[in-house]
Amino acid sequence: MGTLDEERAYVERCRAGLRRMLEGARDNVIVGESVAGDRYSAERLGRHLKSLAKELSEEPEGPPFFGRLDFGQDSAEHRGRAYHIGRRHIAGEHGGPPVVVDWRAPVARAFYRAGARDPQGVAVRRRFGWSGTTLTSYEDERLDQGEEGGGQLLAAEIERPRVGPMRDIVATIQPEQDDLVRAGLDVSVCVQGAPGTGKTAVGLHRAAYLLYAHRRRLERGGVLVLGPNRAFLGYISAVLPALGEVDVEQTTLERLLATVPVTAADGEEAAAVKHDARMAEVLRRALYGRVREPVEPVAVADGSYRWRVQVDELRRIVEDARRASLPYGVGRERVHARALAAVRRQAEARGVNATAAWTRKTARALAPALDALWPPVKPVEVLYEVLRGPAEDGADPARGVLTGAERAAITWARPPRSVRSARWTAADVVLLDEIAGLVERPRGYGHVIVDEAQDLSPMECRAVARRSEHGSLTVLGDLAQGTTLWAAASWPERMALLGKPGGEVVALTTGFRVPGAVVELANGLLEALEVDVPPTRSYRPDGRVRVSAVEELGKGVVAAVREAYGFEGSIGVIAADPGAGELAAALRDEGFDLGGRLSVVGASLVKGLEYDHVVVAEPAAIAEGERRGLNRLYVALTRAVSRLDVVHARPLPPQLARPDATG
Ligand SMILES: Nc1ncnc2c1ncn2[C@@H]1O[C@H](COP(=O)(O)OP(=O)(O)OP(=O)(O)O)[C@@H](O)[C@H]1O
Repeated sequence: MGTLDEERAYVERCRAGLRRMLEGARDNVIVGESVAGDRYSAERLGRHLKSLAKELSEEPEGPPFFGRLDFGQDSAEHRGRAYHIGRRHIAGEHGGPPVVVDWRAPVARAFYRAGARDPQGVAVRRRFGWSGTTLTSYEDERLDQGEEGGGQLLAAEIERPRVGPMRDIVATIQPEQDDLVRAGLDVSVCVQGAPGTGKTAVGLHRAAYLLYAHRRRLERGGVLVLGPNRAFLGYISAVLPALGEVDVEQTTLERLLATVPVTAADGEEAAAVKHDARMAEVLRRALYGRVREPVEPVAVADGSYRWRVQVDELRRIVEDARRASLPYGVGRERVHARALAAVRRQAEARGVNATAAWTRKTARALAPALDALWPPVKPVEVLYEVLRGPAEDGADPARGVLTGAERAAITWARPPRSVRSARWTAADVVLLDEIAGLVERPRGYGHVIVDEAQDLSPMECRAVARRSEHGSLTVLGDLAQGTTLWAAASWPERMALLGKPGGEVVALTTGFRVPGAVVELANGLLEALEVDVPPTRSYRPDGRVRVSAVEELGKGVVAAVREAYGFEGSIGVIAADPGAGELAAALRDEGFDLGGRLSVVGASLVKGLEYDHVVVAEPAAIAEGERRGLNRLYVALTRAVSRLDVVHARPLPPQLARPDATG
């Protein structure tokens, strides 16, 4: 058990260890490039070493460890040993034991899971307090003596004022969160969590954990993190690099699927139909509707010979390829291959030497006739035909799948003249991905993490499912925060659409962001949202809510912001999208600097974000702004870490108005 001075000396040993590792990695990059046997492995080795060097040099000068475990005499495996636990492994001197153990290593698990009732061999758990890069304090829990308690350091971490982007939570992951973080790679799980229960944090730490525990298996497939928008990605993007993981793809579904620019918008009705799962059947029919039934033989001239594939055989070939449920493109290749094989059999029977050159020439000669039967396609061509409406002869892939009104809703009022002049909407991009996925399987990932998943449409779920078909999924969301027209009403249904029917649904119920007083206000609204979610308990008894009726909204907001500056941390003014600009101007006129501590954001962009002090401006306007405006308002209210000001010039939405909450 070290004293504070001894622990500080240990910090120096860690820093020296890190420096050694960095130098070693740099040397190895140079050596690695010259020692690998062939170019391919040289490249791979070089890439690996470079990313190690990059990772190490990006290592912030931050605390090298945050905790320590001292095992007692009754631990079978670690008897009498002590381990410092940090964000990354730090090698020991001269090949000795590591000076810091990675938080993801099996031995570190006890740091998160041991308790007085089940000490797991741990005698003492120590948590360290840091001020910048200086070690300032520690707190011990003597688990062997039945001592256990969150302590000051844990509370301080959870209540600290927020500035800048999201930070990792490795030092304070809670047991129910740890369960999810360390679930096996083959486990697909859905996390239903109220605002601020740490869903996003859990998802990101799970990504880091999986990359550590299953690096080999994930090396090829990789890990994909999908977030709702760019602002959110900007907010979370530093977490994984801080944990030493620089190779995770973090993007939005929109960007992942983008194959054409979005230059048009759908009305609500059209969007609702296009995002409905039945569109998958419409598109499948449209695509396979291109395949023709053979009605005549295919013949090729070959010198003095003329080879034929007879109609019956062609029918069989096409039918088999259809039935094999292969991607359309592979089916097409199979038709070509089997027709060619049939010709080759005839030719060889006549003594023709089927050389490579002969094969190429014959395949070319067969292609036009076979392409007429099973045509090559581009997804845009298929969608173009669907959106143009039923064909002249009345054929329509939507018949029997969509109602007449639904069919009409997605049909272009004025069809573009050609595929090239078509203008596509956001929903069309998802449909194009569906078609592309029917033609050819897209790249799959070893693990996909989807945040704010309650907002995904059925068709979007299918796009995610295609990318995690052979991998696993972590689905994060909150049914109460669904704001899209097609937001999820139940998780099992969404898990099925995501390709993981039967995936476990786990609830997180302790809130680490939103203080009790704010939870109480938001819960009033929750009842009106009529969603089936378990109640939450806030970890934070602190916090303040104030509801102010004002004459003039702008002035009220300026006053609230002025007061908020008296406290530490970030300030977010949240208003209905159309009103945000005006409020920003009003604040600027008063000399406030937007972009530093203060942000003014439209309600549609705050999902997943948080501010110490939140000013919700005119809740009625947010609630009226869209079909699921009350859900949007619920999201806005639950962004507050410490203080919430609700400022209104108009009456509050009745679901929010409480007799004791007007002031
Ligand atoms: N174990 C923890 N220790 C410290 N802080 C935590 C812990 N779990 C979560 N937090 C903090 O609580 C806040 C909310 O976490 P996060 O954004 O992951 O929640 P969420 O469930 O995704 O919320 P929302 O549904 O509102 O998007 C963050 O500041 C996060 O760092």
